[in-house]
Amino acid sequence: MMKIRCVVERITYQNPENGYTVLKTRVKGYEDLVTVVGNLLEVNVGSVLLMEGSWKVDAKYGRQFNVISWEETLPATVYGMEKYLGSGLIKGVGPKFAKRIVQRFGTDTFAVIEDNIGLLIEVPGIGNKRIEMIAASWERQKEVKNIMLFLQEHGVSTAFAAKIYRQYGNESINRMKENPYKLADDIWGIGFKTADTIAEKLGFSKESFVRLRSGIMYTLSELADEGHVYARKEQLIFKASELLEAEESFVVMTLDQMIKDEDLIREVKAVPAEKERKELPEEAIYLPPFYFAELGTANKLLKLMAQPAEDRLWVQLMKARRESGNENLSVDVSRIEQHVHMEYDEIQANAIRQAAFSKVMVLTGGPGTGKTTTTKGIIAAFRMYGLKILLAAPTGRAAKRMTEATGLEAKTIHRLLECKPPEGYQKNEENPLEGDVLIVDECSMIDIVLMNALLKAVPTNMRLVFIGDIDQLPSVGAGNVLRDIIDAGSFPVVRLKRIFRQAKESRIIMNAHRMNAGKMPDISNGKNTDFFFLEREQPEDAVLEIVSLVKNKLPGYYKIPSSSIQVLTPMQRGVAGAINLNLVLQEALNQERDGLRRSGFVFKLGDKVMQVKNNYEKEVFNGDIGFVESVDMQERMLTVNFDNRSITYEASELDELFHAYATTIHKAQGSEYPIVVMPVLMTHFCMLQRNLLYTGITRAKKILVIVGTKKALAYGLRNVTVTKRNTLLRERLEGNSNSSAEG
Ligand SMILES: Nc1ncnc2c1ncn2[C@@H]1O[C@H](COP(=O)(O)OP(=O)(O)OP(=O)(O)O)[C@@H](O)[C@H]1O
Repeated sequence: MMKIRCVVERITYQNPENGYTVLKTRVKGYEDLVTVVGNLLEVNVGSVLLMEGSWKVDAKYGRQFNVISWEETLPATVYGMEKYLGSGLIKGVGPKFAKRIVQRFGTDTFAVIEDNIGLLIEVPGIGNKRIEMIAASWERQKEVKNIMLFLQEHGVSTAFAAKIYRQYGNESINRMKENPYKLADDIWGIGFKTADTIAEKLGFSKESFVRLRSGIMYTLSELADEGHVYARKEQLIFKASELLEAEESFVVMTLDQMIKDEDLIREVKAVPAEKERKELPEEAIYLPPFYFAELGTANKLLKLMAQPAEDRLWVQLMKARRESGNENLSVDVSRIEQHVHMEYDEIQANAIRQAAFSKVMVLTGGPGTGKTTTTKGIIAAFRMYGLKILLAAPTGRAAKRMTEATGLEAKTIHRLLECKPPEGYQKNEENPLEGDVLIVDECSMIDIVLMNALLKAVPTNMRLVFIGDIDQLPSVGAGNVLRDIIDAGSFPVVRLKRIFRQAKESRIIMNAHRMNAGKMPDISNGKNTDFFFLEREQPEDAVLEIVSLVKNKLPGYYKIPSSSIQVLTPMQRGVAGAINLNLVLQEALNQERDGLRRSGFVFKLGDKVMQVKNNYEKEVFNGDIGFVESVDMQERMLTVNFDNRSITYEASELDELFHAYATTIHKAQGSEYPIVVMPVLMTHFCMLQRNLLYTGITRAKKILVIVGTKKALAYGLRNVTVTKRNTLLRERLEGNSNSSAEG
């Protein structure tokens, strides 16, 4: 083992899945650039590294330094200083000014910036404004470097240093020392395990309360990420003990204390009388936000049902019913049919009549069953009576589609509720929405927290129409809200089933219904079809085929750019997973050589990217897709164009972006694309499920190409073991949830 110090000149290769990195570096005493290989995900061009490792001769690439461990240090040589200053880390200094500064001050450069920054005025072209910029950025970098050192000392990846600094500022290190577990609560991307590594090094005991508490919190939020609104007590104790490697009795004691402290809420689920003797009551443990979201949703929906609307349509219908003695009297659908030039079938007409006298109702059905057509009729009925209608959907794309289909403006739920960080939603109980009816599309995507926020803003006299397809994947966030509302049986539900002639001509729609019923799709490839199946058994062959489809075949045949073709895959990892497909497709489709790096990914001009986290400050949300429209290597920033809005990202924020040449089917929920290419292979087996495949193929509007094997398709279609999500919403809506809540 030996130690060498180097300056990073170029990052030649990085594998984001395992961190393997190849660098070209300059090392004192070596004339040529030295190749360095190892796990070096978080380094930047210009970084000065002190590395420990050994030399090795690779048959193909020659002499290389194999890194075992490394740390980043401030450069000590003039050359290193120039590289560091010019790397873009220090705002206001690019390579040109870096050179001039170093030429003027030599090895004293850093000392000057540190103690006597005013002297920089002696450098040609540098004015007071630039000096201020450099000073602020230097301070920040210094602190970020300190945080990096602290993290390195504690054996933790330095990738989050900038984020920690943004959250805690100059207090960062003190905060981490005080209670490292706070990091997991406060900083997106840092989990219990990272915090635990730091805590262990700092000497926190395995049985300390903060550790046990954090582990329990983490277990609950993991369960929430899997879709559960609460944890069953035994499930929580078991999982948390496993994670914490602690005895169950410690976990139980901590849990009890947390419930006493109102850190968590416990509710005892009632056991129906006939089972009373056989079953112990189930204890549900909630993180408070989920508890209040579930309770709030249930109470508000029941309250809305109990309160009549006050609009003209309601008043006139009630009057007509009283006078005629006909309890079923509703709007005249034939008048609406004339208005919208459409003949509704019996179920659709019923849906319109039902909507006219419902306070809360659900309209559900598969693709092509007429949800949109019927919604237009419902809207026409409401408009005939002068009702003010609000339209909303959970994602930007779904809202856009709703606007196009109805001719009325539909907003995303976030915009409807006027989400303004950091205060949150401006529309709420005190400042409710104004209007007579709220119609919400793609409701299967709404989780319990969003539903509660939405309902808070709904005044009690407002009508609600929920539209959605319950066979799609459930919401990414916790809950099974639409299904629970339907299953509760407390609200009118209209289920559309018939597929109309136009829709019948689409093999995508017909196959979606077959697959939803568990049958194999019709995959005989022929002319004039929109559903193609290309048999490829090996993942490597499937990937080659996908690249050729996206790059040449489909654009050539359908005369559309590659950028409007979307690859959807069942999972992130593996050869035919999103990570690898993105690397391969980026290489095939984007000729740019350089870009900004983050965790092994390179973001280049022209790249198709997806925001993967709601960011209220930037007003970009999970699932939004855009294109990189500029990259500033000096300032280490880039801008992404999302539907004609330019959003800027600093390098440290790039973990909010994924490449989106390929995305997972989960991430594509609520979006539709003209052409979808979808690998379905046995290597995806752990993700293959009927509702996943169904959701994937229904994202395609014009053309769908599946690349894979019949065996994998059949396997997925048989798999209906949708893991049950823990929620008590249905019970609460049925009105028989026991409510002995504590906490
Ligand atoms: N009553 C009807 N008579 C004739 N055609 C109909 C009728 N209802 C719907 N259709 C036709 O069926 C097709 C599918 O309808 P629509 O787009 O409303 O379904 P959808 O459930 O909204 O579908 P998706 O979920 O795929 O968007 C459309 O071409 C529509 O014109």
